[in-house]
Amino acid sequence: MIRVSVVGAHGRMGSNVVSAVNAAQDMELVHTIDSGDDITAITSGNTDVAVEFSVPSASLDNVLALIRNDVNVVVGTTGWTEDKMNRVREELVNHPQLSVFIAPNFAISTVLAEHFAAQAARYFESAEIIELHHPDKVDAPSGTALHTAHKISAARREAGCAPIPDNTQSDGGSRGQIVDDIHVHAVRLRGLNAHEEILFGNAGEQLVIRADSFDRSSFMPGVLLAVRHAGKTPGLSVGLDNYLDL
Ligand SMILES: NC(=O)C1=CN([C@@H]2O[C@H](COP(=O)(O)OP(=O)(O)OC[C@H]3O[C@@H](n4cnc5c(N)ncnc54)[C@H](O)[C@@H]3O)[C@@H](O)[C@H]2O)C=CC1
Ligand SMILES: O=C(O)C1=N[C@H](C(=O)O)C[C@H](O)C1
Repeated sequence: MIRVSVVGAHGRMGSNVVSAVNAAQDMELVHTIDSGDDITAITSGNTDVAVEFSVPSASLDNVLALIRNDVNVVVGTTGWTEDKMNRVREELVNHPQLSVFIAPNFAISTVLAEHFAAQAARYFESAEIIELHHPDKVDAPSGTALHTAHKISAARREAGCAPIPDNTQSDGGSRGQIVDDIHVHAVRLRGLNAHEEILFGNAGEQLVIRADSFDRSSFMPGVLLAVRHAGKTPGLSVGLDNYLDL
């Protein structure tokens, strides 16, 4: 049995993870921790893997505390910068057997959309991203959109693509945030859950790649897959595509 603890367990994602772990035949739920609880209760003595879905401002400290207690971590929380990931790498130097896995998105539809977008990126002059979420989300743009923008840009750089054409002369904010040269637009609308559209354009043609997570259950197979992989590849890794044979 894989012994699993959940951090952020009372949240929208955390509570779904608690149910998914309880329903998994090969997993045992140990601790459920939320804001104000003592995360150091999660130790290698009681937990093999901690799943962390909290808030961007708390996630790094939670992950560092879990590493110090020799616990593998699967992270779904957003807000990860290169600086924060470097702090994790530094901490892992003293725990070389541990894995920390961060996924900007655990839904297969979105992971595939991003993969296809990276493949398509070099064939188009223009690329923009629209992400659409529920209005209770605290961060914009979404972690997924940031990750997708970097992937598209990396693919375009590698292929030697020309800069994306844009003759905008005045912009009151309506052109979105520029992330690694890609314009990213964020919509917040009651009724939505988590959605992403990646738009590519050439003269006379358009490709739209769209992924829709209508329900948080869509993230659970990816979370459980990551839990089952925890500890097998020591160090920090990012992205569920690591575990899919794409
Ligand atoms: N990677 C993925 O596939 C997905 C990632 N997310 C991300 O997961 C994160 C959580 O999303 P939701 O569950 O919708 O948010 P939420 O607001 O419903 O839940 C967050 C939970 O974390 C708790 N929390 C706050 N500070 C904490 C701390 N210091 N230690 C432990 N728990 C703490 C809160 O009390 C709350 O229960 C967000 O960053 C979101 O963007 C959301 C959906 C899918
Ligand atoms: O807050 C959410 O809901 C989601 N957050 C993640 C993100 O910011 O990319 C993943 C998914 O889009 C849902």
